[in-house]
Amino acid sequence: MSLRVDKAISLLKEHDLLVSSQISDDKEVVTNISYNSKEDQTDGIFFCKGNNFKAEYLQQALTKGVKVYVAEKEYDKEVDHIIVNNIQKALALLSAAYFGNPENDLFIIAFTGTKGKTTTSYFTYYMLKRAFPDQVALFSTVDRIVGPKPEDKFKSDLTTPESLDLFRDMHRAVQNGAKYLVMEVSSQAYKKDRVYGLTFDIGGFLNITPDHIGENEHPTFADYLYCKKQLLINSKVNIINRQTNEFEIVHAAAKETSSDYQIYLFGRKDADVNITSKETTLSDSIFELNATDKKAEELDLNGEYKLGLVGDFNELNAAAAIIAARIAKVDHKDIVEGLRSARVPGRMEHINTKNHGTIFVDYAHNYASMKALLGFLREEYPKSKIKVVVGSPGNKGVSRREGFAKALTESADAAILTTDDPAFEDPADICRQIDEKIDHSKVDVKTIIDRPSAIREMIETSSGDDIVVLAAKGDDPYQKIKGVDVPYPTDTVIAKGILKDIEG
Ligand SMILES: CC(=O)N[C@H]1[C@@H](OP(=O)(O)OP(=O)(O)OC[C@H]2O[C@@H](n3ccc(=O)[nH]c3=O)[C@H](O)[C@@H]2O)O[C@H](CO)[C@@H](O)[C@@H]1O[C@H](C)C(=O)N[C@@H](C)C(=O)N[C@H](CCC(=O)O)C(=O)O
Ligand SMILES: Nc1ncnc2c1ncn2[C@@H]1O[C@H](COP(=O)(O)OP(=O)(O)OP(=O)(O)O)[C@@H](O)[C@H]1O
Repeated sequence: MSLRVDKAISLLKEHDLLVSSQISDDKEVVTNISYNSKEDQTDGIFFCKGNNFKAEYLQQALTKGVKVYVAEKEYDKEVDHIIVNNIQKALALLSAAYFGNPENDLFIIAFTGTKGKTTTSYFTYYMLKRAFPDQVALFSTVDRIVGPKPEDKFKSDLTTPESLDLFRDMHRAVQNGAKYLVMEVSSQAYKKDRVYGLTFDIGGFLNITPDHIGENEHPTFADYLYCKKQLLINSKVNIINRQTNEFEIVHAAAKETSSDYQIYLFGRKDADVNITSKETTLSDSIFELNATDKKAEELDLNGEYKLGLVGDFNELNAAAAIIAARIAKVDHKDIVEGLRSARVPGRMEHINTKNHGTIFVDYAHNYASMKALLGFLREEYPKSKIKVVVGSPGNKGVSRREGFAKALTESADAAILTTDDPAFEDPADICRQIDEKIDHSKVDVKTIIDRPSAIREMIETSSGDDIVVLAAKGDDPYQKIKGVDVPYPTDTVIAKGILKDIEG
């Protein structure tokens, strides 16, 4: 991979990003790209970016072979450099060019939403993978999959990667034969210009509720909504939940760049594609889709579908994925089979037991998702006792504590409060803060700080029709404690180990 420096400069100029440049050789070519001084920089272009960037990082990078640096201010006069007015946009633009604009070789389907991005992306991935084996990449919060071999699958650090990493991984996917990419786009991706310059073939908007508002994320809900709706402005075809909050604003954003014919609304009613629940068991849901107008009828998706995951919200996620897959020309039978076999790590995974009820492991980790999850279980299984093991993280999302208390009071029979990524706080304090807000006349509450012991206690004391929910951690393999990622076997592994002990 390479990039001519004069080409980089003219690209920046075209996008009104260039402030000035000082380059000793016009024909200079860079064969390396980086924003991290710890990496090799031989003959490279280095980006001085980030809230915590320090001049010494550039000096370290220079000792490792940087030829040109890009920054918003001059750090070193002696070295070739390009000064820009927006380093994040410059990073995205030049990374795309450096990696040969891999986005042009991919049909890209992107989803945003406060909840359901990962789930919907996995559903879509499973369907596309059946139709186009070895040609589908997935960039999700959980895994990034850039090819068919085991070494092409790795854990993600961010929901949407930094632009350089995004284009590098797109390039890897294309090299490995990918023609389709399914990805999650977070509001932060737009806030930080990680997807600057990208036009998506399909953009899906699932929902929006207040979340991710705080010092390091969005200053206000308005800013959160503004960033989220950018996905639709930057997508050719749009898929929108008719019942999302802020529907009018979201719909108007889609209309800015797409005709009505390129906008598909899905929902429980008043949509182009209406969803009707048919039947739910403890392990799957059956629902029906019905096109209500000519545009939707052309997708030819009417009929019944079976999903191997419960939760009425998952029917919505599935509907969005089905519409996307049909637009991408996936056959009906691949959609049906893909959906039936789809599994999403840590999202509504269920474990059947012989004598200790049914266990769900789910990533619900704020009021809206916990309410959706427990509300659904309460309605579907009115005779069951709903028993929840949950904790809330330290040093972030403090409002979740009150949110969990509210959701538990509204929809749970029993709860054990425990540890979940306490960071620099005392997990006992966090549990106390959740506990204080629970209405104890409605919920039996206990606190057991050690998470595996909390899970054991809940499983051992459950039986018959009880439903045990291990919430908020999903398949997270760490507990973040005092700045260290302490390995944690995952809730699913712990629950299965306990069952082996007590049920054989
Ligand atoms: C606030 C924010 O968006 N921060 C992101 C941003 O950080 P930044 O650009 O400010 O960089 P920084 O961490 O301050 O570091 C400064 C720079 O110095 C460089 N450096 C640092 C040390 C060194 O020795 N040498 C060196 O060169 C670093 O490589 C970096 O370029 O860019 C970094 C990647 O380059 C991200 O890791 C980081 O995400 C933070 C940690 C994060 O977790 N953000 C969350 C809020 C987020 O983005 N979440 C959304 C999901 C939200 C949802 O669920 O909807 C996501 O998309 O994941
Ligand atoms: N459409 C939805 N509406 C409400 N809750 C949902 C929806 N889809 C999933 N959930 C709940 O939210 C949890 C997280 O789902 P998922 O990981 O798919 O969302 P996400 O948008 O990727 O979340 P995050 O941004 O927190 O990573 C699930 O475990 C489930 O409890």
